[in-house]
Amino acid sequence: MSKTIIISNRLPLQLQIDNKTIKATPSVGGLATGMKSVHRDSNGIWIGWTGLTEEEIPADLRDEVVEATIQEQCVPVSLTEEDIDGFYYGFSNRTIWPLFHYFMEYTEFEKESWQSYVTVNQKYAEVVLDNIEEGDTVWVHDYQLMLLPALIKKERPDVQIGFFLHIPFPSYEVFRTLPWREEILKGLLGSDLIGFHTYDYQRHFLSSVSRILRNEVSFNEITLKDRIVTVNSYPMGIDYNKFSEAAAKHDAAKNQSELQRRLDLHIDSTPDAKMILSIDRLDYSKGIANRIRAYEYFLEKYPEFKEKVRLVMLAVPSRSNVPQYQLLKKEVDELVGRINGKFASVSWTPIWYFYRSMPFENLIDLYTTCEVALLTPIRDGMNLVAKEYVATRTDKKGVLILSEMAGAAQEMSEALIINPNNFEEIADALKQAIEMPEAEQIKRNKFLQKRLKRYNVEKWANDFMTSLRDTAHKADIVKAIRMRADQEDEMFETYKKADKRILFLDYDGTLRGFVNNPEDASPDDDLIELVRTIHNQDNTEVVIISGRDRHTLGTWWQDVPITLIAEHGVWKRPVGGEWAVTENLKNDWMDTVRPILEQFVDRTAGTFIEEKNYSLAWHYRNADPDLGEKRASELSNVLKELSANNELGVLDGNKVLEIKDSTIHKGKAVTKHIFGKDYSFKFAIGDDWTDEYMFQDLPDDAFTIKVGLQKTAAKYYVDDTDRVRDLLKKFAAS
Ligand SMILES: O=P(O)(O)OC[C@H]1O[C@H](O[C@H]2O[C@H](CO)[C@@H](O)[C@H](O)[C@H]2O)[C@H](O)[C@@H](O)[C@@H]1O
Ligand SMILES: O=c1ccn([C@@H]2O[C@H](COP(=O)(O)OP(=O)(O)O)[C@@H](O)[C@H]2O)c(=O)[nH]1
Repeated sequence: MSKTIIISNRLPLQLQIDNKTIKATPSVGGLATGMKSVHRDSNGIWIGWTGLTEEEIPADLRDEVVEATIQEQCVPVSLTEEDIDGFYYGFSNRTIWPLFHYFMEYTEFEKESWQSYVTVNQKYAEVVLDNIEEGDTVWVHDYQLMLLPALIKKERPDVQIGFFLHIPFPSYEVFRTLPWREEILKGLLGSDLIGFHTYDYQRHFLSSVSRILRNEVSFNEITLKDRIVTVNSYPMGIDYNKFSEAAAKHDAAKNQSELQRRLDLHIDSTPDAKMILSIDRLDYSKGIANRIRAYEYFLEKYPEFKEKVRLVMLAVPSRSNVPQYQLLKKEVDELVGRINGKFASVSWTPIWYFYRSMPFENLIDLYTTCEVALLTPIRDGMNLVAKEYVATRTDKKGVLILSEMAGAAQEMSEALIINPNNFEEIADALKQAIEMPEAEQIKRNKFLQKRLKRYNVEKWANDFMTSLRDTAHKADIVKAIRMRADQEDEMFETYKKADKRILFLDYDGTLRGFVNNPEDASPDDDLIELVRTIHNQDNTEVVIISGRDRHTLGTWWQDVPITLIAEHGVWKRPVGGEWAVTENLKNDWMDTVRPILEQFVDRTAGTFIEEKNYSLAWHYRNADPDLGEKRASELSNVLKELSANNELGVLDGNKVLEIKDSTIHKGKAVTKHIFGKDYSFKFAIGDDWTDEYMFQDLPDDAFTIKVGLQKTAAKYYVDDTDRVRDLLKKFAAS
């Protein structure tokens, strides 16, 4: 039976060895807590690190460690101390984490830690490959394993691979500073589906792919040589029922809670003080220090709340080998000390601070006891604590104050949304929260709970997995026309037997790859020889059919007496003959259109106009990709409006917009060319939209081939210009 393989840096359980005994505790952090229920309900395995390095496991306990993980449907990846230093504390948490959370000043670019990241990703790949069986689906998680999808795809192209990033994907301007940006993007593109929490992270990623790798990006699809990668956003949910049911039980036995006991100790002091909750891993991205400062500012701005409120702060130890986390710990300790010293009275301590992780029951205790939750991350992929807090408010009372920088803010607009750098706003939100009428609290939480309940973690995982399966169908649709070896053999058999044969060959993107300056794309000697050889075969006609102007084509092919068709069919040079116009065309419209194109050239760096006898083309291959696409669609609209009353048409080619007589296109040119002649073998090959006309207009028995993986009317496709060369060689040898 096929299974889902979940892979993340950490397993959901972390092992410790105490006195030769193995102990397991649940992992902290949103990824582990969220995916745990998905793993529990699926027939799958989870591959990851146990939390113990190879050096920490005595030889006689090795089997037991493996056994302890297997019992939980997990498979361990064995990592050394050096791996953890370079990969986890190094590249993952001193490079990617700060960079992706926009903390550029904390970001280190160290070659050694990058190398460790590569090595450890390879170690994960080995374990995954050992465990994959036919039909399995792979789901890779998070920033520690961004090279893994490509490593798996290389060995197992048959397997569907999904990747989900739990942290933000930064804007291109930030991402581009990474020396290994290409490797990271190529690693991720080994996936069939890439998921993000929000649309903004998704669009940042797509923009980096198109600018750095210059892959074709259309809406949310990236076209590779032989595959399509789909990118989408799936905001992660929580196991809603688990939290709401635990809260309901907890309410029933409230006096059991640790917090309540602690309150009881202070009972004669300020038992009615409103509790403001703050829970996070001790991480600089969570804005903990700022939160404390903002709380101080609140007490100064609204002194009437002294002794009426209390900040209950749980900071969970995290990544404590990284210097920035150690500094943050010191800063938070000092801030808490200073503020408690500054404001405390005999009967009141303004901040209760816990530096540890808490078991689930105690978390529920905190969630249910605190009237307000104050979560102010500077950047946060999602922030599940915000969702968990709302889910535990069984009576729908309580107010969530949430930073707009958390992914969760995009779905939780009924919370009080604040800018974490604006103390004024935070202080006012605290006042508003404390004074909020119950009816309003209930109204806001009702909406929030309804949404969280519906889009829970199960739905999130199902949506992702359904999309992943759909990507398989998508690939099938395109693969259906990929030219297989047997189809190729059949085509060459037909070719050999045919007594009258014609081949229509597009030039740019088909016979030659694209170059930045179109004038540099002249045919190489091999290509000229191949075309000449085919042309010299008996009963064989080769036609190069291009959008290019006749002078360029004529010069390049002056020594090969084949038929040339230029400007999509305006001009034709028959075998051994001279260029002639195929129809009577007008070009007086050019004086009106040229100034418009010139304006677009002025506004869009890297673009230029190509002038032909009967058409004008605006090239934008060298422009910034996003800007180029935007301007192209703008120009296309302007030109279409202008051409509506004329017989002009706008051709949307590969990074080029061409305006010309709409009655002229390659379809019409090939139809005219073969009219009345009885070819028993017809072949056409081309790469862009303008070639679709010939694929559509040639008779059904023609062999039509598209270069590159795109939607097409052609029967088959081949990957690239190298494959076109292979075909030409076979024609030449037939
Ligand atoms: O494994 P650690 O280094 O101890 O860190 C714990 C986890 O932190 C990060 O969580 C993120 O995922 C959450 C769920 O999607 C999201 O709500 C949060 O905003 C993220 O920061 C990290 O991405 C995980 O890989 C870590 O395991
Ligand atoms: O002592 C604790 C404190 C928090 N959490 C859990 O850690 C997760 C934190 O996830 P979040 O998305 O808020 O942030 P992350 O730590 O993943 O960046 C939540 O599910 C919490 O319930 C936990 O297991 N033990």
